[in-house]
Amino acid sequence: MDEQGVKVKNPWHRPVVIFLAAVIIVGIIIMVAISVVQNKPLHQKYKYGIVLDAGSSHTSVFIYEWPAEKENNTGMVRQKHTCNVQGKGISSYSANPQGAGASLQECMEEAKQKIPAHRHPETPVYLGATAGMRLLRMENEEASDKVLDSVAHSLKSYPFSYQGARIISGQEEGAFGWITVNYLSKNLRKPTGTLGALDLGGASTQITFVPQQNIESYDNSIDFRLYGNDYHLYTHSFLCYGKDQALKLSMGKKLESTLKADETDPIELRDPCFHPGYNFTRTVPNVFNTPCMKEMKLANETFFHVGLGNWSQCQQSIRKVFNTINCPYSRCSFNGVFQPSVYGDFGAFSAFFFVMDFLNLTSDTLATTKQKLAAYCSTPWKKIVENHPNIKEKYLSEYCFSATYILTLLEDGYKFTSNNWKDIRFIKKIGDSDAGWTLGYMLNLTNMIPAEAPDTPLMPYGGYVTFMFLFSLLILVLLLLVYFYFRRSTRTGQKDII
Ligand SMILES: Nc1ccn([C@@H]2O[C@H](COP(=O)(O)OP(=O)(O)OP(=O)(O)O)[C@@H](O)[C@H]2O)c(=O)n1
Ligand SMILES: [Ca+2]
Repeated sequence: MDEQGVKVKNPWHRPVVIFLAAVIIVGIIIMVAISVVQNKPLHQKYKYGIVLDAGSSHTSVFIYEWPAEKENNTGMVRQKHTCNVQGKGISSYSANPQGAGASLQECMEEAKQKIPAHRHPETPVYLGATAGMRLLRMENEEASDKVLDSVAHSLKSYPFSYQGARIISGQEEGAFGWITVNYLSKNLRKPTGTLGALDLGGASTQITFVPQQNIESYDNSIDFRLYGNDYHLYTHSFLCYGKDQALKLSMGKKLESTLKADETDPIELRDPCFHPGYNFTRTVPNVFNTPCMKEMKLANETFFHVGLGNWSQCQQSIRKVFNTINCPYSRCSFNGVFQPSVYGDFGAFSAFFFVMDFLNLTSDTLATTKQKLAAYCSTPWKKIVENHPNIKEKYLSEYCFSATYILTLLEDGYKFTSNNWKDIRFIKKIGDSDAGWTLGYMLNLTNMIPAEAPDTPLMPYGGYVTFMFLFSLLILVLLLLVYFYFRRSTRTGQKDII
């Protein structure tokens, strides 16, 4: 047979085939480009939520944001913005309740700017008040109701979805702080351990963790089911043991004993928790104006507050505010409150962080921390002021007391030891969100943490679309190849017959 006769024309040289191949290649390029652009996170729609933390010393406004389609995934909500309300906490407005609502205006206006206008009507706003308002309610319920009415009235005047202003319980404050730190650390969907939460405010302090031992008191136990896991938490909030109230308790006790020993006028309160050379005149009612102490009637209205700068004596005086004698359970922290042994790692935030960070004590051993603190407390007041000219003297004067209080609370109160001191991480933020109860509170109220783990698809939506398209193209190309192959062999066969 003639060689020329069997020679078959290559089907790839035909214009139709070239055209088809080009169309397929262009199609693939377009598809890949579309799926890349489609999946760009920039194009995600965000939702927002606002929580006001009305603490005893001040109010902060937190704005959170999260991608609309990923509400129930862990770690998706982040803090977009915070605003510190000028002035003191809302409980300080008991004599002028209108002022409480008015104080929020600046930060709420800022929230209007930060959140896109079309999202305003669906953005929930919550206000939670903590220990300062708990104390005011104990002292004067009518005044605390008026303050809450005032802030509620103010918040309702904004275009957001008002969801309530209330005093949260100490248990909620502890539990939501724990949820926040574990949500932000992405611990909740992993089998790894969780992070305990230590919160020190101005008027109360909270400890929350998953214990190894049985919880003997009903009041201290909280159960959560989150993402299909059960958590059995120990939590306790000590009202009056925030750092400002603890200072009052401690000074009140010292004043009482000074008066018993010496009734001279004027009174001199010689205080080992303040620096040598510190000497300020204070008023007696300013120490006793709290429901945390029995009021003491003193003939004198003022006293001299004189610093001694002695760390170990300071710790002795602080120990007196913890009652460790009576414990109706197998073990207690203090004041007859049940507490299992601390277990696992802890995040210590708010004033635990502010104070320890200011003194550069966030990463030392317990022994070194004590040494450094002893040296700091004995530094003359004049030198301290010289070294920190930009810090308000009221705050500056209290760091020796505050740090000594923190060490005493953690060691004598909660029973941390030099062995597990390293398990305490002094933190302000995790990622770009503050550690605190507000995020956990919002996640709970918006049902953003489901009890059961949501069924997750095999691959993300964008990946699925891309995969399906490329796979379809592959099949198409294969079909074309098979078609041409058969056409070619049929022709060859025909030629063979000829
Ligand atoms: N940069 C800062 C901020 C606050 N503080 C002090 O830390 C204490 C606690 O602050 P915070 O945690 O904000 O307490 P509140 O939330 O106001 O109080 P509570 O939680 O008890 O209601 C207060 O004495 C405050 O003056 C501080 O020393 N340095
Ligand atoms: Ca607080």
